[in-house]
Amino acid sequence: MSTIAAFYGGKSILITGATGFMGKVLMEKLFRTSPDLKVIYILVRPKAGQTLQQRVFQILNSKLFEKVKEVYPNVHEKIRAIYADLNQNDFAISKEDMQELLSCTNIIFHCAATVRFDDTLRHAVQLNVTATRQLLLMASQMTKLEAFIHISTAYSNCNLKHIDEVIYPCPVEPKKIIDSLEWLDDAIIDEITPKLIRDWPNIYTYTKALGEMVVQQESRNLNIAIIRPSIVGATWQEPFPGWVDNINGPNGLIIATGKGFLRAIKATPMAVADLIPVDTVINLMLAVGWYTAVHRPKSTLVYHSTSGNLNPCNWHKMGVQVMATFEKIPFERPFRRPNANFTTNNFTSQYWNAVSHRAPAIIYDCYLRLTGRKPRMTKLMNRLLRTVSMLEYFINRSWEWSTYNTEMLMSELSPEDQRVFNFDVRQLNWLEYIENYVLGVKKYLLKEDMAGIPEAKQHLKRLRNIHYLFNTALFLIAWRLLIARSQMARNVWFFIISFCYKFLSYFRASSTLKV
Ligand SMILES: CCCCCCCCCCCCCCCCCCCC(=O)SCCNC(=O)CCNC(=O)[C@H](O)C(C)(C)COP(=O)(O)OP(=O)(O)OC[C@H]1O[C@@H](n2cnc3c(N)ncnc32)[C@H](O)[C@@H]1OP(=O)(O)O
Ligand SMILES: NC(=O)C1=CN([C@@H]2O[C@H](COP(=O)(O)OP(=O)(O)OC[C@H]3O[C@@H](n4cnc5c(N)ncnc54)[C@H](OP(=O)(O)O)[C@@H]3O)[C@@H](O)[C@H]2O)C=CC1
Repeated sequence: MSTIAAFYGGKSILITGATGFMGKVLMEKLFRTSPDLKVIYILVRPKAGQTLQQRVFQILNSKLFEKVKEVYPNVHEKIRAIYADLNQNDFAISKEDMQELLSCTNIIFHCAATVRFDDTLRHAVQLNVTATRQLLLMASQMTKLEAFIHISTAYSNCNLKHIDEVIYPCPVEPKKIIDSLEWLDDAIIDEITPKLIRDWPNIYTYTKALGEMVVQQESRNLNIAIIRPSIVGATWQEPFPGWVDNINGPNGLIIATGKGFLRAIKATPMAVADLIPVDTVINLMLAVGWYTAVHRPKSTLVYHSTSGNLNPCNWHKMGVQVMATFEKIPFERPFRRPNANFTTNNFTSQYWNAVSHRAPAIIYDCYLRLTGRKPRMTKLMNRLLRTVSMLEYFINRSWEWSTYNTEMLMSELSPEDQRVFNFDVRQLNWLEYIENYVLGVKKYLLKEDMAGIPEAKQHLKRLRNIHYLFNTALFLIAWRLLIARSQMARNVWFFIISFCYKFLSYFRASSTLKV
């Protein structure tokens, strides 16, 4: 019997961000391995016209929960969705709900955050810093709380090259920033943001660093741990390989590449691609929850959930395998044939953007206009290139994350727990993982049917022919223009023609002789 699975039996677990990518995988694993847990409280807000209950049902009716529901059809009875908005005072939780949370919660997993790189400082601080402080305050009043697990990111200190499992101080006190945002107006905040975030690449990573400092400062006598995952990708093994459900991180780029919109990128091929499967992160989170509650370490431990120093992969290897998968399992109706050009040079990158991205978009929009339709490709391309430019920081650098605490925890687990809650990334086969990842994007994000693969391959052949035809036409036009303008080009042209003529004459003469 798994000690960790048994630990969660009978427990009341509070999850923030349960409707997000990681939150869903966390709930699924908890129900599958510890079906006798008492209740999972989730803090949810209504969204896109859906009530809390509708949101919960949509999650439980997704493919991710199929395995759990086969065994426990009434799993919804163990989820208690609590109305909450983390942007509001006291999270706008009702008095009764708050009372229940304060008196019953045993474990907290704090996953909620804004993960947008371009959020406003005000909103990102509210969610990633102030809400964390508020949750810690709530936690300190919880009479049965055993552990508080805070999810940060491995990039919270990406202004450093070597990152240890410690909390680094930020140049400005979080409290000072929270206080000043209360009275500064938005225009001034926009002006001072670059000065505040200094060498952090975006507001997201900066506010996650502030969030960690708040955890350290407000920890009181709570049992707290921080988990720092790197780039969280599709599931590796559980509940099945390749599950993804949003367009964040690599997912959007895989779609854009497979659909032929993105054909070149500014990336350092040998830089470490520090991807980590979401199920690996969740297994670590559950193991940390158990360890923190049972062993009660004296200080707040930080755990890195990264792959780079244990089983490194680089962007070149990843790009090659992504392309190899597109050959085998193409996406339906791509705009152009998929291609992956990596360049580290600014000039070459600008060139590819003009020739390979913007020009085809403009040509396609002209075609749409001529056929009486609304042009849309240039707008889409601009948006895609903006997204790519925001991700470039992460694909042109390598970081070293130490993993002493994560490895220590691995050695503390029984063989059964190491199997059930496997977070040993050394066992990951990258080629297999990436293939399943791309397949997962096709099936679960794009909702494409595997039966459409022969048609998709036909479409790729047509695109290849169009590509050859287009290039030949372009070459002939360019050559014709050159001949009209340059004596030298004309001389070369006549030389080639006369050479071909002589060669043909010789060939004809020798074949006549043989007869
Ligand atoms: C050519 C060679 C390629 C080779 C391929 C090999 C693959 C290489 C992969 C490399 C990947 C590198 C990734 C590095 C990432 C580093 C991550 C650091 C770790 C973290 O902790 S971050 C957590 C992850 N966070 C993110 O990834 C957030 C990044 N995204 C953003 O900040 C914003 O989305 C962005 C980029 C600013 C774009 O904003 P915007 O243009 O405003 O677009 P929208 O966000 O509004 O969305 C457009 C469109 O999509 C819909 N959408 C948005 N989010 C989702 C979602 N989660 N699920 C489904 N759909 C979503 C949205 O509704 C919009 O649709 P419309 O219909 O309204 O247009
Ligand atoms: N994905 C990644 O690559 C990485 C993620 N992380 C960290 O992991 C954690 C989870 O990330 P991930 O699952 O990918 O993120 P998602 O964006 O998928 O999920 C964010 C969650 O936060 C909730 N949330 C946001 N704002 C509010 C609010 N005002 N009130 C209540 N809930 C709110 C969202 O709810 P709603 O559905 O209502 O919007 C959603 O459930 C985050 O802390 C992130 O920083 C760290 C490293 C990498």
